[in-house]
Amino acid sequence: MNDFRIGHGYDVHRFATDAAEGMQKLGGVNVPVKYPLLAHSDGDVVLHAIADAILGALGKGDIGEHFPDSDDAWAGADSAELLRSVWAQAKVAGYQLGNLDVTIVAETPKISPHKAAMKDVIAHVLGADMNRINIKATTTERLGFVGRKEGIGTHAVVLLCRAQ
Ligand SMILES: Nc1ccn([C@@H]2O[C@H](COP(=O)(O)O)[C@@H](O)[C@H]2O)c(=O)n1
Ligand SMILES: C[C@@]1(CO)OP(=O)(O)OP(=O)(O)OC[C@H]1O
Repeated sequence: MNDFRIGHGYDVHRFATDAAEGMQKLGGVNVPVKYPLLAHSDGDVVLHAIADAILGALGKGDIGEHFPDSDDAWAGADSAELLRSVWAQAKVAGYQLGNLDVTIVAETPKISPHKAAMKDVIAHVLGADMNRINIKATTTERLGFVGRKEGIGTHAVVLLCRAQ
């Protein structure tokens, strides 16, 4: 008999429109952007949503509880390290990744050229096969805050399983 746990994560970060063009970590990958994302950490909205989905599946709250943005320890933090720390909790509890499905909601930047690299990083952090991870991207057809290029959102759904 297997024990299955499902979790959903959602995160949004706004573009720092007063900052210079440069690189933004998304899904653990450096992606060229017109504006970086405003955040306490490196602002990797994709990895934050994944971490929240895993915490949801484990019934362990959200990343803000584990890595408060009032704590200088997480200022400029590498979100891959935050995800690694969250995943360690899943491993200790005996869970493996069933599958992970991610939807990045962004008018810009174009995500498709970076999907394979993102999957590679995420699979590595989660110690999982790449075929258990899917990354999608969509615009909002110029509607809403994403459509106005004010920020990026990401949804993540995860299934964890362990033998009982
Ligand atoms: N930031 C994005 C947004 C979308 N894509 C890719 O384009 C396809 C079409 O997007 P729609 O919003 O018109 O559905 C989408 O399926 C993605 O493959 C992207 O790479 N980056
Ligand atoms: C990642 C953390 C780290 O302090 O801060 P931010 O990078 O601001 O990201 P957010 O998703 O707003 O909050 C979660 C925090 O844990």
